[in-house]
Amino acid sequence: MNNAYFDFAEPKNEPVLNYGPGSHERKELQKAVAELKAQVRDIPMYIDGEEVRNGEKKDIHPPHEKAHLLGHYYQSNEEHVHQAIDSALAARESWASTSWEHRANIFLKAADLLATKYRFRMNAATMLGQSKNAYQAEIDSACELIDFLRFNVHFVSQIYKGQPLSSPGINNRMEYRPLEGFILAVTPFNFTAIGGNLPTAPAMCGNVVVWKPANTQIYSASVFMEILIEAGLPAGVINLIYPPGAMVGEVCYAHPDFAGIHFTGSTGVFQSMWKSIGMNIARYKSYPRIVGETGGKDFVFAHPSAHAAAVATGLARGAFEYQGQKCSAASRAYIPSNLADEIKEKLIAQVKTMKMGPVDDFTNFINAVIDEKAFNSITKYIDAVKSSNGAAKIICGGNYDSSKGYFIEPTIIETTDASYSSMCEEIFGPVLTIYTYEADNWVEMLDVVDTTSPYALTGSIFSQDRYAIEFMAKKLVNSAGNFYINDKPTGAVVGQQPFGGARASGTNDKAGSILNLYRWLSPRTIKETYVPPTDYKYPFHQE
Ligand SMILES: NC(=O)c1ccc[n+]([C@@H]2O[C@H](COP(=O)([O-])OP(=O)(O)OC[C@H]3O[C@@H](n4cnc5c(N)ncnc54)[C@H](O)[C@@H]3O)[C@@H](O)[C@H]2O)c1
Ligand SMILES: N[C@@H](CCC=O)C(=O)O
Repeated sequence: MNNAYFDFAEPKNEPVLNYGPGSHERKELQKAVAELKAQVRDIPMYIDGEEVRNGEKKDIHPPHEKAHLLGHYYQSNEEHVHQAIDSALAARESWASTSWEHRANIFLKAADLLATKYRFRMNAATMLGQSKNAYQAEIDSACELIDFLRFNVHFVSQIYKGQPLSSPGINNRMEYRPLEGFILAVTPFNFTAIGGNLPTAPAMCGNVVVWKPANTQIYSASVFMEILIEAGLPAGVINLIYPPGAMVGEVCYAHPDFAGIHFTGSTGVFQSMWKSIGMNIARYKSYPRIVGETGGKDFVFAHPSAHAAAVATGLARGAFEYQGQKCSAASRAYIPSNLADEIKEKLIAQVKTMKMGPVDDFTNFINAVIDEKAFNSITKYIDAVKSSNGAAKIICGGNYDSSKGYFIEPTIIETTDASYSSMCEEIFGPVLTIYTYEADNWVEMLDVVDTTSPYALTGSIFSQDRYAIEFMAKKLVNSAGNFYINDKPTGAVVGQQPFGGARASGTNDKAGSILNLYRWLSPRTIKETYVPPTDYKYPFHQE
């Protein structure tokens, strides 16, 4: 029973630790990496609060050190998916009727556990499992995940406060019910924070969830699940399973209680999900909520007035941090002829100093790409340039080696064709393509930027001319859901730059904002009349 309204104030973003040489945090993180490397973790599924260990065992190796065994997980079969759904539905009534302050405090406790006791273990798991350097792990699996949990609690309490007007004699109120059924959360490999946000955002609204992470993120996902359990998440509210992607979909979309999908991943997978859900639409009790953030082909457009050094650094960081495996990564750049030589020279000088190697050596800026499939797909683009007849050439990097881990040098392609394949298609790796345009034609080039790819996720413009900035911002209004002025197109912060794109990049429901939380609620409007009329006639009918 609620005898008070409990509000959760707007939090501050979690401060980013810097892991500088000799720092306390660096020592603690190195210790956590060594501890995890010394273990072979036996990772269970979590169904109905039980650790489930059966089914086919699959090994987990760090992408940068294939010979090392980190642990194994158990691949889920159809039976496990059914059990996860049943367990979620069994937990639904108790969870949906748990008071908001008690639900909220579980997620706030998880955020505090992450910020303190488990910060280094969580970051170490992300470094080892997904090949992130210490800084990239810190901004993802510590800060962004902590922010998602704390800000989302605040956003939900803001939503609950939203109540309709009431005229004299009546009381109107709005209840924000969870959806009637279960939510499927399908999460990508590249951000531990996204893995954690997609199941917890619906769960804190009172929903029950089946969570299927990418196989290459199971190692860190399981650490987050341990934290949720320690924080007191009741059995069955989030069920973590590891089935093949297509199979989890087939079982879930055929279920009458399927109430929604919270997805982040590639555009092709999301479109196939949407089609399957559409084909099954008559089966469901309610129209499922479909929320998906997907691929990108993110641009950097430098205006002739740009500051060359700022463009070069925006490209170096924007394209190559975490090996370019961010949906937001800069992957096509348009630079003006008046600045082209200076930008390229500065950019190449920076990229050539980027050290590449395993995550245990903190001086490495570049680590490995996630797996063999990604390695093969990315290197195909590099090979295509090497054998192209002049439309494109490699001006930096271009070497790769998968003998010990999946290493690809940060690679810059220069092309004279603005529609060359690597200017249009998502590569999702450390590959940037640059096109130099005639500086006087900058206005016409904006149409090329807008129409070159089907995506509209992130994009940056660089300029020191305020009139040009306003013109470009208007002209590119539909080209990116996250638009940056004089900055790289990556690194959105929860509560500050709500994240998501439109067109083929997703439903733009903005992770890390109140907009996303609305998707997991089904409002009920209640009108109560104090003195109901007792005669059907209107006043003007009275004699
Ligand atoms: N817009 C964003 O916010 C955002 C954020 C991160 C990643 N991404 C995108 O994600 C992609 C990279 O991540 P990824 O390689 O993990 O993506 P992916 O699409 O290969 O996989 C994402 C998830 O979907 C599952 N899956 C695969 N096939 C499936 C199917 N047929 N049915 C159901 N589930 C299926 C995977 O196992 C995984 O859990 C890139 O395209 C990137 O742009 C987008
Ligand atoms: N939100 C992240 C990208 C997430 C996708 O991979 C960023 O802004 O760089």
